[in-house]
Amino acid sequence: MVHFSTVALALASVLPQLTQGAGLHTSAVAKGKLYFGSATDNPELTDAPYLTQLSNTDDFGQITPGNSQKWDATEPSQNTFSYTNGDVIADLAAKNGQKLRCHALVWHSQLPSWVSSGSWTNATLLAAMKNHITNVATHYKGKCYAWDVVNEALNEDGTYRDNVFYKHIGEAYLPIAFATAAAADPDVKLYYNDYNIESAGSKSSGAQRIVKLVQQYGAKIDGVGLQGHFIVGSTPSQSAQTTNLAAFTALGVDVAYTELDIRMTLPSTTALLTQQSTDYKNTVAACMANTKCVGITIWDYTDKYSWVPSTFSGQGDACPWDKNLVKKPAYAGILAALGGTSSTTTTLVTSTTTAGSGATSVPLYGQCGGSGWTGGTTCASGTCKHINDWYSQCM
Ligand SMILES: O[C@@H]1[C@@H](O)[C@H](O[C@@H]2CO[C@@H](O[C@@H]3CO[C@@H](O[C@@H]4CO[C@@H](O)[C@H](O)[C@H]4O)[C@H](O)[C@H]3O)[C@H](O)[C@H]2O)OC[C@H]1O
Repeated sequence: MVHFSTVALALASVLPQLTQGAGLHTSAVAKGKLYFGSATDNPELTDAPYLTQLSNTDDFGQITPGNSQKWDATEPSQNTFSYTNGDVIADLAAKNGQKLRCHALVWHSQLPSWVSSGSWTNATLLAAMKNHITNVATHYKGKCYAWDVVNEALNEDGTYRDNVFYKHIGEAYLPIAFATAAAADPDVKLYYNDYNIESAGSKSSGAQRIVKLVQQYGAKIDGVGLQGHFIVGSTPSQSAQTTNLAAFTALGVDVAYTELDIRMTLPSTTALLTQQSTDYKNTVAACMANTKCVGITIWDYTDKYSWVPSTFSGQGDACPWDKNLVKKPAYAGILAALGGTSSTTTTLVTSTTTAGSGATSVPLYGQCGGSGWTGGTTCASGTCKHINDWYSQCM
């Protein structure tokens, strides 16, 4: 039996310590970005551990509703508007003090059939589109940091996608959509958003043409959203992305990565997860290198709720957190590009008690925040009695 003496000394031990660094959003803001964020969706919000991490503003200073502001959700039948689910996410952002990226006013997909299969003339569809934009943007007026006004208007070769709006209105639907959104909410940032425009090529040039078209029309366009739905090992290089971002910002608009995820063919391997970390790092670094790249949003943060497996058969594991909400190497890759550190070797302050014939080192209670294991008593979700508690709760 060991008897401890009452003498306790705080000594620096030789035990290695993993020091808590700043999270993704905190690190991004420290380097001049507006936010690091995540998409989310209503069904996931009943998952308490998921919600806790989503609401952790050290990592996420911005959220995007993945589905609940789309046309089929907000105007399921003509001129009948429904904001219940969208409001839940807008309210969550407000409660957490997170920016809300609003998504998406005009898109060819997830349209109710009354729009996609309606019998339209130029005038009737124009009126319906303007009515939709005006109602939805007015409802969320003052709540959104940005709106994706038009999503995915382009084919891969940079020509216009032959969607219902283009068919009946022509390319004018784009500037008219932007002008209508600006009239409804003059302060919100207005974005054109698309995928496969993250490196130079026909589609990126097409998106630049859209920016100029809206500008020439005299309507407001503030930014271009590069979705960033990538594949591990096939992600454009950092320099290709940097050059491409510069081509957009030279037009006088902001840019943002709006839906970043990097999928792989399952099952995942250590090599794939390592490559994924590098790929995330390169994209985040490209944004960091451009002062008009305002922020980065991942298309949900955990593999548990990623849209990828249901859309791309046999693929998945695209997010920086795994299905158990444990950080993957991708997290460290992102953080490194943001200029943060996830861990460092340092010394751990311990209380040393003398015990009979010898002494033993016992870590003090610790708390999240600050620069690491700080010797308090509160962790993110409970008391840290051991460095392992602290590491799992605070890192
Ligand atoms: O619950 C999900 C939502 O999460 C989902 O949100 C949309 C996901 O991304 C955006 O649209 C997709 C972008 O990727 C396209 O596929 C690309 C094809 O080319 C490839 O090279 C590239 O890697 C792929 O990403 C999809 O065809 C688009 O649908 C859109 O902005 C989000 O709203 O929507 C469906 C819900 O079930």
